[in-house]
Amino acid sequence: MTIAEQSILEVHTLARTFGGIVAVNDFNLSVRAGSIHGLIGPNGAGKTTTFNVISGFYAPSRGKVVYLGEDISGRATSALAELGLIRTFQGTTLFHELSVHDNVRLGCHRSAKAGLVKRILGTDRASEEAAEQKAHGILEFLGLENLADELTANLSHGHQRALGLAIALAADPKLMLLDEPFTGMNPEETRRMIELVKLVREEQGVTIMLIEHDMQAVMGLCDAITVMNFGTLLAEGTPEQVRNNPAVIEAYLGSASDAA
Ligand SMILES: Nc1ncnc2c1ncn2[C@@H]1O[C@H](COP(=O)(O)OP(=O)(O)OP(=O)(O)O)[C@@H](O)[C@H]1O
Repeated sequence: MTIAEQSILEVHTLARTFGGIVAVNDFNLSVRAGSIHGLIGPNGAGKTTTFNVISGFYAPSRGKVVYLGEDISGRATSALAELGLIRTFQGTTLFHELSVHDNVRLGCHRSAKAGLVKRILGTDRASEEAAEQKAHGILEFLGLENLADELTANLSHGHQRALGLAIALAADPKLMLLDEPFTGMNPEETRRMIELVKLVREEQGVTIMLIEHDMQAVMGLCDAITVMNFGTLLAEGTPEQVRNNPAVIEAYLGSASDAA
């Protein structure tokens, strides 16, 4: 079996409860290495909770998460980031008062293995220069180099989300979890972001998993889709299979009209 046919991530009989609320229950998932994998479902289906458990923000109540063949259930977000499991957020966490380049450079620093004291004091010149170059390379790779000196606060929404992707790349991801990457984007911004996500997978070999409500984007971008409903697995397959699955159609029609 080649790497590309193996799963990079597996979720086994996962459950997560909050008091009496069962957000995720008996949920199974497998993500193939090198794929772009969508996680969809009506509002409240349990998608965000699943992302939070996979990325270490919540411990599972039951079940386990296996990443690169290792049980990582309950490990801290920072430990998972060091293993290349990186999550982005709907509301991007950018330093608006800094330039685009400085945001990416800081991301490169955070991921560097230099000692904490050196990083705080900035005395490690070699790592400083390496971070500079790496940030420059990432911006160039994503076609954002012309924005390098721009103040982040001045960026359009689409460019801010692209910068979020650049910062995630600075952490040397193997698996990137994108939380609604197209939210609030106009069609042109969505089209460009789709191209960037494809580029990251194709050129950097990063596996990508995303939660997204924009069905057109999900169907056009993903190789595989998992559908959740009421905290559990409803359907999975190719976009074509999922689109034509009667249970999926029923779940969406049965939920509010604004559901994904
Ligand atoms: N921290 C929490 N405390 C209590 N209940 C929670 C918490 N997080 C999620 N839930 C509940 O768990 C269920 C699943 O929520 P979740 O956010 O995972 O769904 P979702 O599929 O991401 O929804 P959406 O598409 O609306 O973002 C919901 O009923 C939600 O209210």
